[in-house]
Amino acid sequence: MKTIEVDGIKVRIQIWDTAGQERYQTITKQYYRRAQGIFLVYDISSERSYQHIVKWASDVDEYAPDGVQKSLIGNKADEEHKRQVPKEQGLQVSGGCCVPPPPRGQDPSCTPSLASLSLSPLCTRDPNSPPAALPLSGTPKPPQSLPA
Ligand SMILES: Nc1nc2c(ncn2[C@@H]2O[C@H](COP(=O)(O)OP(=O)(O)OP(=O)(O)O)[C@@H](O)[C@H]2O)c(=O)[nH]1
Repeated sequence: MKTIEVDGIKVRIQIWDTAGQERYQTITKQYYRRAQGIFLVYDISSERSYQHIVKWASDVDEYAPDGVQKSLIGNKADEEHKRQVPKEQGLQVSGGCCVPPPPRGQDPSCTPSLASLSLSPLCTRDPNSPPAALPLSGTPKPPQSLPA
């Protein structure tokens, strides 16, 4: 649980890290029901973890509330030399949003806090307004410009 300020509004965020293992899936799905935002995280050094995103996204479509904000995150971006999933591939599905990796030498555990900042503004939006990010299902958009 953490309180942060977004555009002058204090927002209290509660983040649940659900288990990835198959045997916990019955429990995991129960967390989707009341979620206002969902991070789908894959490991950029594992093509397999990226392929699993399709399954996670379909679970979210099935169990999470309609219109829930979704954000795709390529984790371990500090390990660029081990990358198996091209950046463009992740950007295509996410609609072009890119959270930079932590600076070299910095604890990678700071990544989730950067991620939460990227999602929380979406959660404070009017739920009737169109989502800022591309839904993970549907036709991928061409990648937008990459940060330098
Ligand atoms: N280099 C680097 N390592 C990371 C990063 N994020 C997590 N790790 C490491 O990756 C390993 C797996 O992390 P977990 O948080 O257990 O992964 P998980 O997907 O939550 O695992 P399950 O919940 O069991 O599915 C750990 O050794 C972490 O320290 C990152 O951004 N960079």
